[in-house]
Amino acid sequence: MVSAEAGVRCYKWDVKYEFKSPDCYKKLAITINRKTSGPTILARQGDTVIVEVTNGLVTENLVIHWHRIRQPGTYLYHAHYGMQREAGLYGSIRVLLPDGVAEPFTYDYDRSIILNDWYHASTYEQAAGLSSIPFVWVEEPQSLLIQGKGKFDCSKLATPSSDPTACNTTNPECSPYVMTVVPGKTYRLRISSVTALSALGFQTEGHNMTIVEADGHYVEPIVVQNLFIYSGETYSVLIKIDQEPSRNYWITTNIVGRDATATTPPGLAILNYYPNHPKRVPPTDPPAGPIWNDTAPRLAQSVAIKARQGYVHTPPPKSDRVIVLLNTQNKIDGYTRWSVNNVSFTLPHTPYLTALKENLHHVFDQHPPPDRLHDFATYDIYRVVNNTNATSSNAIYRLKFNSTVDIILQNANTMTVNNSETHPWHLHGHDFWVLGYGTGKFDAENDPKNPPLRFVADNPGVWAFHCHIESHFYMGMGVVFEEGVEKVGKLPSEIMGCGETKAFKRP
Ligand SMILES: O=C1O[C@H]([C@@H](O)CO)C(O)=C1O
Repeated sequence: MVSAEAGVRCYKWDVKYEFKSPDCYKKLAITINRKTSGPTILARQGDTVIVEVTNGLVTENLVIHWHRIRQPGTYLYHAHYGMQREAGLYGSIRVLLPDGVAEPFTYDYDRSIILNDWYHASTYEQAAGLSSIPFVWVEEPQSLLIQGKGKFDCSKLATPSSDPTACNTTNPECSPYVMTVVPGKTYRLRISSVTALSALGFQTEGHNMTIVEADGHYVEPIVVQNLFIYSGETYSVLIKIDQEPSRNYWITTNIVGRDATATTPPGLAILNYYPNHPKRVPPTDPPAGPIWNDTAPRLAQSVAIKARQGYVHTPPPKSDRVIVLLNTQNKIDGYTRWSVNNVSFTLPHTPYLTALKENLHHVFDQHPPPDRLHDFATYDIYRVVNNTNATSSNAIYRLKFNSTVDIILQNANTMTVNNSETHPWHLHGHDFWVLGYGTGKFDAENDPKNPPLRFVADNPGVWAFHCHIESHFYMGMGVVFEEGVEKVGKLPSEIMGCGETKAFKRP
């Protein structure tokens, strides 16, 4: 529901828990206006978007994060409180260009598809397992959702229910998503992923896809048969509806990076060639998708994506500070945690922004985490190292306002022998340049001029940088940056509700 008034778009959202069966299995999900995924926010560059949210979750707070929103393009919004995103609170944001400004490519129709993985256990059970001794891992998801729809095979239920609505494969709520297309036309598909855990491959059977946008930036067009997409990413691809028109085709998604072959069937949707019946099942088997442990094509896609000529924002030639972040899995007091530079992130009770503005120095750890581990140069990333000196902390990195910061992200072996994992890192509040990728150990001594990530600390505030895997952030895989907090205007009294900020709430 977008109001007619130019420049201001108003949405009213009622958020609550409801029983939903997006993959045929009934469970509590968080809905916006009775739906998961929620409504698409549609706006033009420069518009003001007002979302009036009514929190009907009864016993829970609610935080909505406007994921990477900076300029025209394709973005996401999702819950960012505990593990709420996983319960279904997410949707697309589509920012259109101002009138009279053209995109560097053309298409006839514009569609959004959100990909997700779906668990039958509640986020509470999962969070409790992750923070228990013994540790209970969330394991692989029960299904994959394309635009909020998946299909779980009810005969696989460990404990069958006598309730016929508990898992019902004929429930229309879990009939596959159908995208109807007109032969001869070109479609822009805005594909985003909000998965809790999974890295995905995405395919439109028999149709090449031309990647033209990544995370709100135009990229040099590249043609792929499969799009790799990690949690928190958005892409636009163009597809031409140019195949044999008397049938429908599969749209598929499958898990890569983790072995889910025995646990999670591919997500399926239907590319419906008009005027074939939308429910007509394609006559072919769905494409198998990439092999889960073949990492070379994943790295190749990342390396192939380049800013589009004419839209390149040149990075500052050098940085003021280099932060080398080593990501490890450890035990802290018997709990399984993830740590960055031996610090496992925890949130303080008092929000950082108010704590910093009101000079409440005692509400979080004032000793910043290290810019680099003193033994980084000799750290063996291929070994299971127990990191017995890792600690939990809510300390943050303070950045000089307007300074240029380089980040090296170094992955390492987990606590399992010969195992490392895929981590989609997400930076709040900034665009950044990816200046390098690589496998193996970063040689900080000999290659300091070639950092993987560069950004300018020019957005006053407090910003998280974290793994977008819901359980990994919960287990401590993140850091927080502060810059220019003194430039943030007076905070509204309405946001003073948590921890020690209550004292600042004006009547
Ligand atoms: O955080 C994680 O924990 C498990 C495993 O490492 C320990 O059970 C896993 O696969 C993760 O990604």
